[in-house]
Amino acid sequence: MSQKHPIISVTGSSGAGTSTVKHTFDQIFRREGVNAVSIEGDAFHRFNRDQMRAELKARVAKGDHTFSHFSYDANELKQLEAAFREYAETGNGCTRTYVHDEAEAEVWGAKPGTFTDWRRFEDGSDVLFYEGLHGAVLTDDVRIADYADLKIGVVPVINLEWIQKIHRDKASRGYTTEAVTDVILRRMHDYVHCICPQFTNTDINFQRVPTVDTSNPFVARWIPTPDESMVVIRFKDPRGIDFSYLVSMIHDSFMSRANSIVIPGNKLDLAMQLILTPMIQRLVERRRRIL
Ligand SMILES: Nc1ncnc2c1ncn2[C@@H]1O[C@H](COP(=O)(O)OP(=O)(O)OP(=O)(O)O)[C@@H](O)[C@H]1O
Ligand SMILES: O=C(CO)[C@H](O)[C@H](O)COP(=O)(O)O
Repeated sequence: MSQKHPIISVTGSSGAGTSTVKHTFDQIFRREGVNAVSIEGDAFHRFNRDQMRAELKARVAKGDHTFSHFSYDANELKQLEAAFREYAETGNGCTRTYVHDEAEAEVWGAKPGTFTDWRRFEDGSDVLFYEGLHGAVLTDDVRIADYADLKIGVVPVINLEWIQKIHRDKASRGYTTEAVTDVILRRMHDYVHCICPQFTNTDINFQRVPTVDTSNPFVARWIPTPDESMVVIRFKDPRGIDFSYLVSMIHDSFMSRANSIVIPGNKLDLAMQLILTPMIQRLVERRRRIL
């Protein structure tokens, strides 16, 4: 936690929609005049694509069938923790980019499946924004969640998450349904052990729930649209949340528990703006007062 250099962390599994949620944050940052520096969880993978394949082969040969990008030890989590800590203390730190495909390769000048060099953040930012798989990890060794001032979980129900991943990986990363299905299966152990526990450490979770049949996600022809879904928004600490304001502003929303509201899927952007803008304003105002 840092009053001077706050950190916002958006955590979700692969395909959950964290990159999509980043667009909403970018809109809020632009509108509120907040200078945010962004980092991606993929930058902290331990291995590039070829090394990861070799590591997987070696682990399988030794009888370990659970190793995946979700595993703590497939990522430089100490380095991610250090980046959060350095930012909290100094307002700067280091990141790099994992290049997924040809389009990103053009932008970054590195081959798909490799990393760029490490680089320093730009000076003078108001907040650090993280988006990725491990932004709310808390273990005996790694205390990433402790450094983040606002932690958001993006976590569609699992069939929907798989549909989103399969469609995105096929459409923009060139994988087949079978290849993505293998990845989903291999990652399941650490989905349970490394990803799910983080959603008890987050301040707010956004859980998209489809209202159409997704019972066989592997043959779904398209991703359920915002109109074909609801979103459950759960606050870890509901004190200070003005639920009656939210329910009156978001048409057709309702409270399902004392700390949760349910909104139509097509109101997600509005709900995020209403909920997150004052929280971001508070972080930035506190920082500016101190400076
Ligand atoms: N609220 C939503 N409504 C409809 N489609 C969505 C929504 N959120 C995400 N998607 C779709 O799901 C797919 C995956 O989303 P996105 O790329 O944001 O995931 P991600 O969590 O960033 O994945 P990764 O970490 O693997 O990059 C995309 O095709 C995106 O358009
Ligand atoms: O989205 C991911 C994790 O969030 C990717 O699976 C990961 O970045 C590695 O991708 P690839 O195996 O395609 O190089």
